Amino acid sequence: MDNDLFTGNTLAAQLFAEVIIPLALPQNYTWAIPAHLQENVQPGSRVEVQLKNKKYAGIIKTLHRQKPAAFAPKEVLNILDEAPLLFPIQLQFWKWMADYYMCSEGEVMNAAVPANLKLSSESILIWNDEHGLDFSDLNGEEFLVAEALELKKELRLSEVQQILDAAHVYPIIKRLIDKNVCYVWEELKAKYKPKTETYIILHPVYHNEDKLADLMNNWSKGPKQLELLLAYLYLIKSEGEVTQPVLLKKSGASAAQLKGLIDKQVLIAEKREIGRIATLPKNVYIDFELSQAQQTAYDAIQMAFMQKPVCLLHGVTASGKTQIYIRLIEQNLLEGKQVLYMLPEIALTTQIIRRLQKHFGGNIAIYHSKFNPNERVEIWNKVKSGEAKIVLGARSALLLPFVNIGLIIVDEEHDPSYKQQDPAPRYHARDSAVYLAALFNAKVLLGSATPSIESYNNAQTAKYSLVSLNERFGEAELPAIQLIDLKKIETADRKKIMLSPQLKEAIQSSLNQKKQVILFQNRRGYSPYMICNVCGWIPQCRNCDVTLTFHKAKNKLACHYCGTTYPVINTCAACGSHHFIEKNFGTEKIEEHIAETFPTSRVSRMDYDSVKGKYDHDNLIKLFEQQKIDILVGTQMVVKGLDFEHVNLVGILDADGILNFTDFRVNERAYQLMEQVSGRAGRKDNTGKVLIQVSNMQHPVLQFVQQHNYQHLYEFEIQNRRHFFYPPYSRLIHIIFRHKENHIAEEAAHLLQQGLQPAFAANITGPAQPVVHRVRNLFLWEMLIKLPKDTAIIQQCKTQIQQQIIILQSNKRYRGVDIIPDIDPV
Ligand SMILES: Nc1ncnc2c1ncn2[C@@H]1O[C@H](COP(=O)(O)OP(=O)(O)OP(=O)(O)O)[C@@H](O)[C@H]1O
Ligand SMILES: [Zn+2]
Repeated sequence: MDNDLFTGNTLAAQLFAEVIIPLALPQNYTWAIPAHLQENVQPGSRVEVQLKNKKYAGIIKTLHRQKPAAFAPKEVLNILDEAPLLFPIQLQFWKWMADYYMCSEGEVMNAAVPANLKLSSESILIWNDEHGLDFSDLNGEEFLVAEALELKKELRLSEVQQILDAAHVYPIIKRLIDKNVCYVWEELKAKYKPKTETYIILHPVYHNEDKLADLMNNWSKGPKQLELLLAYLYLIKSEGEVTQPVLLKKSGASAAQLKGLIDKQVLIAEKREIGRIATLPKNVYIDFELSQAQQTAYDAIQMAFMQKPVCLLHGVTASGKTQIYIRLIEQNLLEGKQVLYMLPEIALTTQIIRRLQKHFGGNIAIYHSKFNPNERVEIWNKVKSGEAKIVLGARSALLLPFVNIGLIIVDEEHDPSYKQQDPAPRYHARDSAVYLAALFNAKVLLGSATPSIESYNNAQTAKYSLVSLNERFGEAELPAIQLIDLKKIETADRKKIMLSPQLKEAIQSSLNQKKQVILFQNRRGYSPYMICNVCGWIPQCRNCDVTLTFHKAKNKLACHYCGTTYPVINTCAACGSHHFIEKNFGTEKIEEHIAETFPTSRVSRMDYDSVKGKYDHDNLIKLFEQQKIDILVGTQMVVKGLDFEHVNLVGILDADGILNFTDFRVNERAYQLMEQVSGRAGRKDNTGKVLIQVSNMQHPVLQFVQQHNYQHLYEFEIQNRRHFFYPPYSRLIHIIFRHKENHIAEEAAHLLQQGLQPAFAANITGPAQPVVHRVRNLFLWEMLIKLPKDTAIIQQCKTQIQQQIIILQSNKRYRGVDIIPDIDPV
């Protein structure tokens, strides 16, 4: 027999793939590619593989011909993509991110790839109502699944497997998703409800003018319906599209009359999602000139980019940094390059979107977590094909499959929201942007009025270039800042002062001038806690070691850590007294008090509780822009880069609350918050004013804010950092241990600490319990490692941590402990 030759052939042709699966696995695994699938296979393509009885769509990282020595790899079941889903650069980026932030490439994949492109046995397919019942483009097997989906509305992948009883289920599912029959359910997005609107369209038959004339000449229905049809034809001609409410309003017809025309198949009603990325023309339209100072800064940035890839633009609030970005984007477009414009929180950036769309129209794609799975795949593909030239997004946009980035803009680079907290990868998008740009040989522009100490230090030590823009655009100057000493104000009870006479007067004066006011308080809710006036008992969360916040509108006590709510307590659990006092105040209470104090003014609130829906935030911003709100009370949300023309007064109600944190970044953060919120005042003229209510008048940060002097803040702060060996002088690794039993978490923490001895004994603080040491019924322990900025030492420490975690998890007692390393915590 020719057995030898045969075996020889297969051996020579054997091909293996290292595959990334969206799980937190300690390593990637290898599968064999069977001969019949080898033709079209490439790194970056998805393959269907089986691991421990479950199936996944994984991504091929590498292809090779070295047969693993220790085991015989299983075969890949199917290849899902003819063209790769992403490029080698992205795979390189994933690898770096996994190594640097101590997680698996699978976890990076999970963060990067839209749900629709990730399939596993657990995936749930959701019937897409928009598809409708026309199945003519489906083949037999696709039809079977589509039919079942339409009937049951959702199917688990394992159920699809049963329906088809075939070995190639994943390719079929992929095609069904491509054809918009279904999408993949995502737990976090479960609440997402697209806002839909009913559009009216003419039945295609009547696109033929003769047919339409025929219909009207031989009208057999009521005259009202003819009027309705004529109104429709007029509207569609003048407006381009017609929604049902607009049609009914403009024609004066009834819903029943419209239904009559729909039943008779003259018109068709079609539900469409609104707020989808509008298809704007792809042009570039610049209708402004840079000021002298802006032009100088722009030229300096260009020069800087010739020397170094990263440049920090330190421009005071309202200096017009955005206009400079727009010119840089324009230049990159002309060179045919893609631009990534990052913002700390996309929900907060409708203004920027509008400003950019005005100049770049349909060249812009927007990407963030509030889009539904279909939209996210759409953008993924447009970025990959290069059709999307400018991507505006929050941190996850960094993980899109760019082809040729020329520039990454990190706006408000100091913002801590750039760091992902949970789940892994716990990456800092600003720092990761610098790495990604290097892979593309691209430039990075970091912009801020209040740079992070780290970035400013990088500029001072010539790692980055620095360009400063010290004046506001146009006539405006930075607002005058006045401190109000709360200690000098008498109060009847022990309560904290919410509104000083000075601030009250200033608000009244702004209202009289028809100007607007922003009041900032860093706490949401009504009052942060209620305290028994007799014994001092404070109600606490059952699941967390946290005091509860009173929310008056909902009449509930709420835990801000786990979200649990409780009925309001009227009796003290410790002494039985009924006498509670509210300590402190949150935005809700301020809003109420302000509305009472200024009864004729229009007061609104912007915080996490008031802008839960997808469009709430946009609406609030528009109302404020249009001066339909006089006074806006808000948390951090009002701080971020918003541009309002008519605000001339900003009040910071409780500066002590900002200055009294126990964190090594407290001075930096306090300066950033106060300077940024102050920056919302007087952006278009010289009337801006800021009042800061505070007891601790001597705090040095207040003087820096008052002088708008970032330089002094930096010099003051950098000394502290050097003295206490904090970043930028060191690198931090923070490790959290989490378990339902306190002593198990504690033991695990101590064991890991001992494991890192003796090499790192001097670098470790802790283990200790954090201030809030129980959240959602899990006990927390933590440990902080401060390392010198030496790549080899840092790498050695990470490797040891990794080894210790593996050792701990091989011990049954500690297997259940979550051990979470966080690199460069913020
Ligand atoms: N060259 C220009 N021509 C016309 N308008 C400009 C120009 N530069 C800035 N502006 C206007 O000045 C205002 C402030 O600019 P912008 O919002 O870009 O400031 P910024 O530096 O980003 O401020 P912040 O750091 O507070 O976000 C905006 O309304 C902007 O449209
Ligand atoms: Zn809780």
